[in-house]
Amino acid sequence: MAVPTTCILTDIEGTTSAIAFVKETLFPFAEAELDAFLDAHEEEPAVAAVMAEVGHIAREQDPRSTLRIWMAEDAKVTPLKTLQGLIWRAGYLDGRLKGHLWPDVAPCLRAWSRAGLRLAVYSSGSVEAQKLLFGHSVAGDLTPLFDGFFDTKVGGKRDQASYAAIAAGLHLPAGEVLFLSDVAEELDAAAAAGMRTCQLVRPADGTQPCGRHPEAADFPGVARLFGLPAAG
Ligand SMILES: CSCCC(=O)C(=O)COP(=O)(O)O
Ligand SMILES: [Mg+2]
Repeated sequence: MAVPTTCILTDIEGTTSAIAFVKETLFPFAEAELDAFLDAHEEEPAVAAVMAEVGHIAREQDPRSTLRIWMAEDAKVTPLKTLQGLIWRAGYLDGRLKGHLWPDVAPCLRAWSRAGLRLAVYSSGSVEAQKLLFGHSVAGDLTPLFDGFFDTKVGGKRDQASYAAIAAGLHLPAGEVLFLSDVAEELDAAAAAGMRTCQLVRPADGTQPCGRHPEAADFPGVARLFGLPAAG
């Protein structure tokens, strides 16, 4: 008998949310606020811990310059992602930021959750950043729908071991988890760990299909392909 899908694990950038929102709104916001944020909060334990980690990785290089280099490279380095989350928090709380979601996403997430499917997130953005985006989203606070949030602390998104660790963290066999992402190498790693996979090929994001995984243009397309409940 076929193993049922009991959990949807979703990426954010290029999957639930526009690549442009991350690259043209979130990243420039963090870059513009970096110095003022560090000047104001550098002594706080959470920020001091991040800066110590940056210093440890960067060695002789000035930590602020290192952060700027990582930002320019879109490096998925855990201390940078943690710091970006801390900087975005103020923007979400005072209304300067609102988490973008494609219009098809929230209705499907709600329908899947109502039908008893578990929902989880795996993004390079920190868990705090994930909760902020879904908590202050254009479709309202969606955080109660999710029972798992995973970031690069579990491992890199192109590493098979990360997906095995996530399945273990969810107390599920990997085969019951369907991973949604726009990035082929992430899907390859998830499939190697035994997860089901679907590539989101959103025309508005200009995503190219890789041809190695089932493809959908949006979340209703995912529902059709995998026999999941439809929204509405
Ligand atoms: C939590 S939103 C910010 C996403 C982010 O920082 C990023 O680097 C994109 O990562 P993803 O794994 O969602 O593609
Ligand atoms: Mg992505």
